Amino acid sequence: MATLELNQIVKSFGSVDVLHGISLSIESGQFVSLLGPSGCGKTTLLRIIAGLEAVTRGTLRIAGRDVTDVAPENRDIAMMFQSYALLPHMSVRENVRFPLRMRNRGTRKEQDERVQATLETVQLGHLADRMPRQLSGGQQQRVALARAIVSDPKILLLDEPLSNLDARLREDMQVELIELHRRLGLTTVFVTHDQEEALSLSDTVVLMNAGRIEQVGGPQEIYASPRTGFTSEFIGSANLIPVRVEETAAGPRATLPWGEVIAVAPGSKPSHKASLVLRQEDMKLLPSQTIIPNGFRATVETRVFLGARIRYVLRLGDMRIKCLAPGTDIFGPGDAVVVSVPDSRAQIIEA
Ligand SMILES: Nc1ncnc2c1ncn2[C@@H]1O[C@H](COP(=O)(O)OP(=O)(O)OP(=O)(O)O)[C@@H](O)[C@H]1O
Repeated sequence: MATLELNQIVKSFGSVDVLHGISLSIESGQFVSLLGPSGCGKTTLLRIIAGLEAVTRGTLRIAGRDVTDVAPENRDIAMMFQSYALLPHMSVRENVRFPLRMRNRGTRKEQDERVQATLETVQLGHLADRMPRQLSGGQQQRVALARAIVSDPKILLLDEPLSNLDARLREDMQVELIELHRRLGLTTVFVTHDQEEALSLSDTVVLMNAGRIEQVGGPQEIYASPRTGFTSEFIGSANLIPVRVEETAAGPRATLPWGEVIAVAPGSKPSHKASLVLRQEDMKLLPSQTIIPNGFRATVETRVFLGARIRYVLRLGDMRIKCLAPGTDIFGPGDAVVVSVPDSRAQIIEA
């Protein structure tokens, strides 16, 4: 059953339209990411789901109930923000108890049991009597998470919850979030502008662009089958090359702007105005004399070491493309190379 249904949600701030008719259905138990560049409307959409922002038009249902005009506290949702704002004068236990007290949920004893069980869930059972200032950033984050889930909400809303953490802690928390979601099966909507985070955490990625949904799909699908140029550039930072596609006896072929012809993904439709999507990590650079089954020639313009990998900027005619290669493939500026591309990795989208 769909836990959350958004129907043609429009939001304007004064004369500025921020959301242009968002429709989306989220199944019970899913982990969904709202992903997109800064300013595309992710946080506004999350705040509308939470009831912190009114819609201009459209409707919103949670577990089948129309909640468009229902106050936040009566929506059966919990939200955790980027700044997780624990109450500094209350212990961990009292911070987590707070939502239960506000809603008068159960007796003191029942609240105690529920708080303790929730703290165990986020592996903080042993720190219940500490004050927030006595905790590390990651531990404070987990207290905030416990406070969000203690009242057993139907939907958990997370607004960039990991963006204040350093890289290492962030990775640890990502793993914890996945495990927590697996254990509790809580329907979760997660806002992020980080595509890797969205792809690694979610069952479904909702990619937004300027107040509209650009594409919805599983991480694999959205990565492997971008339907628009925006999706392919945003996810996996692909190169987009204008091409003409023709069907031949041997399968579809694309003519590149500098005249070379390569085999492209089976099923690609003939078109005079299409784009070839070449992901940086799908290309392989080889010495110029190598015979390859499919690909084209290029010249290395720039090389940037990134530790385990190297980013090359390649020149082809008057175009430049980027390529990510394992750190052992070493070419220098000015080197002629051949770029090998398996046809299955050469996706075509309508320009
Ligand atoms: N209260 C407001 N009044 C006027 N404009 C607003 C208001 N809140 C948001 N906006 C505008 O709405 C647009 C979407 O903002 P929103 O915060 O939803 O984007 P976002 O995708 O979450 O971006 P970020 O990743 O930077 O947080 C932005 O152009 C923003 O300036």
